[in-house]
Amino acid sequence: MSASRFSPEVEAAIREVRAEVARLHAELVRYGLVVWTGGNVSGRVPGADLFVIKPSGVSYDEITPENLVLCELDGTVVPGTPGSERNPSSDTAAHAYVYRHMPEVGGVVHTHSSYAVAWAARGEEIPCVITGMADEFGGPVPVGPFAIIGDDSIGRGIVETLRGHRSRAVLMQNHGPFTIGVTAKDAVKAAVLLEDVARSVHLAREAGPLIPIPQDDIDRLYARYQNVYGQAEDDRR
Ligand SMILES: O=C(CO)[C@@H](O)[C@@H](O)COP(=O)(O)O
Repeated sequence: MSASRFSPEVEAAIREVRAEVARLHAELVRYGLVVWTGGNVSGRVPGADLFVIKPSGVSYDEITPENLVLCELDGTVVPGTPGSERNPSSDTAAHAYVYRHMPEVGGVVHTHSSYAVAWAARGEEIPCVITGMADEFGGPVPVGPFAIIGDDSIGRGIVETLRGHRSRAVLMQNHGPFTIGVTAKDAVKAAVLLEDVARSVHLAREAGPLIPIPQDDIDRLYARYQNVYGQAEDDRR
């Protein structure tokens, strides 16, 4: 058996992230956020300059911890590791850019969820008109620049939009949502709740004028939700 290139602690962390990221891909299907092979999830490996990401074009029901792809933070595949024989997600460069420039981010998600994509197709941010948005996103969900896949453009657009912004979701213009989180599970939660608010606000606006929430109230709702809601052991505490 070849000697591992990683310490036992890093190897254990890689195994845990592989299992979690594989499980989370099924959540995108469960919540109706993707069709066919669209979308992807990645997770940073704690204590290492590594992340695990979906193999490109692989059906969600075929994703396993072993066929996920282990990458360096520059996006290169770690050779000789499980899944390294496959191409990583076509969004690997974007995920890698986020991990390099936002050290607090532990997970990145990309979906093509319909209502969020509809806002992205208009290049229109989702206004903060429901308390659920104030809770989860701390205000509007912003739009990122139009960027073609293939280099750091998408990743740079995500970072430049979200750095210093409360929202963990960005609507990349003409493309769709990317979300970030302190863990991959946190990023998937943001993707699920993003599609929920994108749909609710879309439906509300179709029926009549939207009523904005005063900024002071948004601030109070966000502070409560981030610091009081849920349990002390939740990811975002
Ligand atoms: O939207 C894009 C690329 O940005 C899709 O191709 C993407 O959702 C799925 O690509 P992968 O299967 O992850 O390579």
